[in-house]
Amino acid sequence: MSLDVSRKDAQPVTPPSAGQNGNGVAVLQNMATTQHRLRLHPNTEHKPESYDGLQLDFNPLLFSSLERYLPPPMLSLSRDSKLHYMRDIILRYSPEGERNRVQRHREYRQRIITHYQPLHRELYTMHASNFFVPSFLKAINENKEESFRSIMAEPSPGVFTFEMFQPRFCELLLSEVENFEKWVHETKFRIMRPNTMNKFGAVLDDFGLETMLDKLVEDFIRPIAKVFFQDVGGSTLDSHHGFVVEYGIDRDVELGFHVDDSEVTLNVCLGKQFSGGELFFRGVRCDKHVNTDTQSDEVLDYSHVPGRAVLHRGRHRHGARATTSGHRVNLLLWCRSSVFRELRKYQKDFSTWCGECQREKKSSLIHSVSSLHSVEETVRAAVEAKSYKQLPDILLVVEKSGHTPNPFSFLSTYPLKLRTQIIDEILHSFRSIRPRSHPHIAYDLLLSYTLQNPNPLPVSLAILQCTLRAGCSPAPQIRLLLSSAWLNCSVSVSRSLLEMQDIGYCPDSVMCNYLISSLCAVDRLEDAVKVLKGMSAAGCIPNLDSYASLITAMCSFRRTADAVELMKQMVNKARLSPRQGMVVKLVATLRANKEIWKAVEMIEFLEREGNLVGFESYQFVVEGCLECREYVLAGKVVMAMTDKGFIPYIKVRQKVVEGLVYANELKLASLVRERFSDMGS
Ligand SMILES: O=C(O)CCC(=O)C(=O)O
Ligand SMILES: [Fe+2]
Repeated sequence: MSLDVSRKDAQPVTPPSAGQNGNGVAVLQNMATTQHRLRLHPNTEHKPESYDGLQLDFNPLLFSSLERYLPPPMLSLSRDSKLHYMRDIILRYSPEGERNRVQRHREYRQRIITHYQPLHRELYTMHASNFFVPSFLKAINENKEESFRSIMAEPSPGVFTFEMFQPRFCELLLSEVENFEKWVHETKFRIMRPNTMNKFGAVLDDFGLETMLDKLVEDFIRPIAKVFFQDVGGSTLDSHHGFVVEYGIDRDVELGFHVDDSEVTLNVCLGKQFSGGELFFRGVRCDKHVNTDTQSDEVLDYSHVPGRAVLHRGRHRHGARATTSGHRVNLLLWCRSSVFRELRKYQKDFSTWCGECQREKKSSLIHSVSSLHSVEETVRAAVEAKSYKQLPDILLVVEKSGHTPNPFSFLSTYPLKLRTQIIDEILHSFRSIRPRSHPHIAYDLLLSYTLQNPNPLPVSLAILQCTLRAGCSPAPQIRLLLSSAWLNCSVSVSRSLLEMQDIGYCPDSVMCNYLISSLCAVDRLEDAVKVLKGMSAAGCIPNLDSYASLITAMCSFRRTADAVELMKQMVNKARLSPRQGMVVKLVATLRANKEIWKAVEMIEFLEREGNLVGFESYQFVVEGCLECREYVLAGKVVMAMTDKGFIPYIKVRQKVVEGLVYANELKLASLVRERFSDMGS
């Protein structure tokens, strides 16, 4: 299949494409006059002005981005002075043809905006609560990867779909576009279509929606792209091309296989009724590999749903099948990053995002590992060259070949301090790898290497923490290795945890909980309790999971007094409410130990402290009372239970009443019976 890689649009806003002049940052440097040198690196602390709403030749975001490179003395000047200075720089470095094109396009846009009367003015400024569905807004407000993932599907790596626009917004935008087209038809205005492959559709930026779409990119798309598309400039998106496409029998019918002129593309179906029109995706490719074959795991077909967005890399090859009936309109936002475009000119290896570069790299690694070197030598070479990000791929070979000695063993030839520093650098470099779990073999091997060597702490704890944060579960043997390393360590818990801080890591409760559960797994409950108690001193507050593993382990050993004590501490001191499962487990263990009075006390305590106790725990306790022939106690628990609206199972009800009669507790028996009949049983 051949691609139209030359697909370009009439993007009116030119990024500071230094074009022939080289890298953006380097160019900025050259542009500087002797008195006013632009900075080599942006001042990330500086909060740039907003250039929105001004009549500019270039995208306002471009000015905001460039402002961070201004020489420090200029930052305090007025917005106009800065604007003037930056505009000069940009104009000086955009080629003549480009300048004319920008000027002509500006005039074209101005003609439209002067004569076209918008129908729905509320669309022209961002009004998030009217535009977006609440789930999308909530995820954006939380601005965390987990929140984004909770509203998204990722049917193939790098293609995200999620509910985005309210039906009302889609209707309004459709009607605005229709109104614009009506005006175009009536006035016979010759408009530019969104790009070379469409005969229909309209550029939204050209009739006044640019400012609103700028906001959409800045406040809604960039935060998501920062998380999922960092590798293609997702965090530096600074311009866009926003348009609608229209498909149907009497419109454009289908769209050939192509890549977009964007770093990140947002594609949202606005309606209306249609069949067909599916998007097909076939893997992400750099320029060099754009026509290479598709691998089977890269095939994705997606059917549009009105209001639902698809977000993908512009370089993710795709097309749209024929819309076979009805009328389909989609909003497209091609988001671009001038920084990424400049940097790309100097790169040859795009293996962070190009599927084919990745395959080439992997196979050459596997080849070199299997033909020339041992895995250990290759790992060593990568570490010595500080090419840490290669390690996960190299180590895939270990997984395939199974039993090799730990390839990190060579680290033992370095002094401890250097070894720790190298491991720290490796862990840092893994943070930006996606998916985050990709280095799981490297994490496991590093862990088992450090845990089996002298001075395993605190570096093993740091590795463990990174492993867990990347969402990886360490190999089963790690629990054992960790427990024995921990038990061999002579310093106190809080000292060991604080030592992590000495090497730059703040211990977190997930890591401590893993340690607690590992110690429980080898029956070292006392040591696990020490960890629980020492956590706070290292600034790491025990949570429900910390207590849950210990209480569960204590129950398994029938150490009920300790378990009860811990539960009380958890509620009183840590102010945590136990999960129902924990309460049930403890109550069931007390019942099995025939300590039914303690079980009743536990329930009373929990309720007194404002914690909910569920039906199952009550039921267990009543059954336990009956087993111990504690009929009066059973009667009292039943009364408390029914107060909460819980009715015991029928057999238990009968037995409680019979037991009370048998014990000659006739008053309580009739109270209980009455209560049951009041409750309609
Ligand atoms: O029609 C579609 O949904 C795809 C449109 C598209 O890929 C584009 O315009 O770049
Ligand atoms: Fe496209």
